Amino acid sequence: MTKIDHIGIAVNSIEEALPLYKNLLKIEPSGEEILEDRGLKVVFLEIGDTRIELLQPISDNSEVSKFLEKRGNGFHHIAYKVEDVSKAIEEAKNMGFKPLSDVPKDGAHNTLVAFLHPKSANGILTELVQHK
Ligand SMILES: CC[C@H](C(=O)O)C(=O)SCCNC(=O)CCNC(=O)[C@H](O)C(C)(C)COP(=O)(O)OP(=O)(O)OC[C@H]1O[C@@H](n2cnc3c(N)ncnc32)[C@H](O)[C@@H]1OP(=O)(O)O
Ligand SMILES: [Co+2]
Repeated sequence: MTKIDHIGIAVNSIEEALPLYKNLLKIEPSGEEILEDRGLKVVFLEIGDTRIELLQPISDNSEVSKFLEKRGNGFHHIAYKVEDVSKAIEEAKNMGFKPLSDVPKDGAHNTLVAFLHPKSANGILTELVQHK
């Protein structure tokens, strides 16, 4: 792991969430992307050498819908940058973490990603990100 790539925050509405970041942190959103297969719209906010990722459902069975129903808007996951995500999955498995899949999948902005179950990572959903 080389750095914190981004921090994921689940929100019911990106439009309603954005003023906080624009007004308080004075950061502008960049790179809106629709991830159809995950049922999500994502927007990134660059801060220093890392990013905040806002995640909004665009379908009822999106990857963050259950989370939002249970907990409402809030911190969703931390993402670490890795050089080789397939290797990182194997290493994480050997260390006792529980990857949600043995195979990386496409993430936002030309990345390959994998997730470690929060129950195996101190209650934090953990994403491993390789930039292609
Ligand atoms: C990849 C695109 C983009 C990018 O960066 O490029 C993204 O980041 S997309 C981000 C959204 N995608 C995902 O989160 C995919 C991986 N997540 C999952 O597969 C599920 O959400 C999973 C397995 C983490 C949770 O399973 P499920 O949805 O079925 O939820 P449960 O309510 O049954 O949860 C079981 C248990 O885990 C706790 N939980 C769930 N989500 C989180 C979370 N984000 N952080 C911490 N803990 C979480 C939940 O409360 C349950 O605990 P319990 O004690 O039993 O109540
Ligand atoms: Co993410």
